[in-house]
Amino acid sequence: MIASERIIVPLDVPNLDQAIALIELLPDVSFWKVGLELFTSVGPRILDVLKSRQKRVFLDLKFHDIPNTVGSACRIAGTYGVDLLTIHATCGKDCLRGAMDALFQGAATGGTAPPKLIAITLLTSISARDLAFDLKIPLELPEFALQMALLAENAGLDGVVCSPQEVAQLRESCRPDFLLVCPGVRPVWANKNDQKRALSPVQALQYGADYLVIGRPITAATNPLSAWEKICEELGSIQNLSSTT
Ligand SMILES: O=c1ccn([C@@H]2O[C@H](COP(=O)(O)O)[C@@H](O)[C@H]2O)c(=O)[nH]1
Repeated sequence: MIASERIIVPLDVPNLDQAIALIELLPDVSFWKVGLELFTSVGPRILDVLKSRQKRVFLDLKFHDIPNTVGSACRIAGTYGVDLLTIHATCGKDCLRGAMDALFQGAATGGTAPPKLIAITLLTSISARDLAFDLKIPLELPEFALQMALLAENAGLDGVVCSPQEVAQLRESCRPDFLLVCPGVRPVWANKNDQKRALSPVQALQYGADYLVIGRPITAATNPLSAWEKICEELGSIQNLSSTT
């Protein structure tokens, strides 16, 4: 896989017109992420728009609820034919296992392949300080992220979403084909915005990420196309990239 195919760009826009404008502005982006804002606004229609253009789709709905509710939602999401779907690892093992089963049931009903289910370990907007003082989690941040990844792995999930600052540790500790998807990726020339555990795209891939989610450095740039090209060029300099995909 060429480096640019490892970049997932979020369609973090409020409506279908703006989503289509962005897709057309960046024709070489092959993998798009649909998150809470656009899906709440447009619903599954956006998934058809992307699939009709042969794009891969990451449906980032970050499910977090009791097992019955998450399972019911996954049964529907399984029919969509998307490539990736998210759930919070803190839903717990029963919920994670149930979500996998429900996705397979949904996919069978929809006559499609089930998405890969990946768990959020710890949002990349949370700092070590936030974890300790606000969330009162009595573990060091890297240890917490690792435990959430191991929980997801033991529950049979396909991978996790993690910050690039923890990706090397997870690559070492999890099974070789466990997918590691990193948001919180920032070129050195970009604003970090609300991302608190960021590293550069080159660092994230070198430390073992399979995919990078890069939004505002591209989509909020004065010229999104040249920001995309600049990042692809930076990634092109990396030699010998290995990947689970
Ligand atoms: O821990 C997480 C999980 C998901 N995200 C999502 O990724 C993108 C990042 O966008 P940027 O503009 O590059 O900050 C966004 O859609 C988040 O919902 C995340 O950032 N961290």
